[in-house]
Amino acid sequence: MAYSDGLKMEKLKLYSYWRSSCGHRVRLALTLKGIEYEYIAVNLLKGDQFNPDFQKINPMGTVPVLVDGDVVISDSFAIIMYLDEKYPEPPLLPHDLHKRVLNYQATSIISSGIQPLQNLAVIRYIEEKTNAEEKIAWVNNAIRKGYTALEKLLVNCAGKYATGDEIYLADLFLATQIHAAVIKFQIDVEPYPTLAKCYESYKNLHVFEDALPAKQLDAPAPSN
Ligand SMILES: N[C@@H](CCC(=O)N[C@@H](CS)C(=O)NCC(=O)O)C(=O)O
Repeated sequence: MAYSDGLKMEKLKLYSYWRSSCGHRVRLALTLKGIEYEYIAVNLLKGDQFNPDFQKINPMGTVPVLVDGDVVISDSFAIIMYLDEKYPEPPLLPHDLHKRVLNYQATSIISSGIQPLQNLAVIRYIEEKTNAEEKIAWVNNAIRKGYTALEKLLVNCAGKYATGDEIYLADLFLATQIHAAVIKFQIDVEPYPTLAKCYESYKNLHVFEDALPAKQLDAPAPSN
């Protein structure tokens, strides 16, 4: 199917890649809200993000992209906010202003302060200009710095989840960030007790289980 077909059709479509943590955030939001959608795989390793048809819907050449009729949204935060307004239950932002701001801040640390620094294009560039060790050191530094900030931000407000005992926006970003760091970069969350406690809670949730990268249609079959 051509990427641009999504613009003409009414069904909710998610362009994503199984391993994308940004796509994973959106899948979690869709799953939590019980929204059905069509998953369209964009293979980032094979360079599908540079396909001119895909770039018509997202000139940034990144996933995820959500297409809802004529509405095309190409950023996970914008997509999740759109879904939260269109499908308000369960809400992804708490009523309490302080908690809401903590959600914005945690989300921003991950989406601006961690993920862009460990994104495929960036780490490929670093490896190309230096070497594999430098790339790993760079990723480690970005993630550990972000986790240190998140631990300090959340230590006094976390319950089972990031800002209490309900799942909110920050959890979608935190769960997927931690999962990606463990799987892709073998960076453990154990040194950050609040984050580690939240991660344990996420792992017990069915919604988390269903949205896991390894369970997506484009994920490779598990090797024995
Ligand atoms: N701010 C964007 C970032 C999107 C992004 O960086 N996506 C990554 C995957 S998690 C990507 O598509 N990378 C492709 C590349 O680096 O070529 C969002 O939150 O959706």
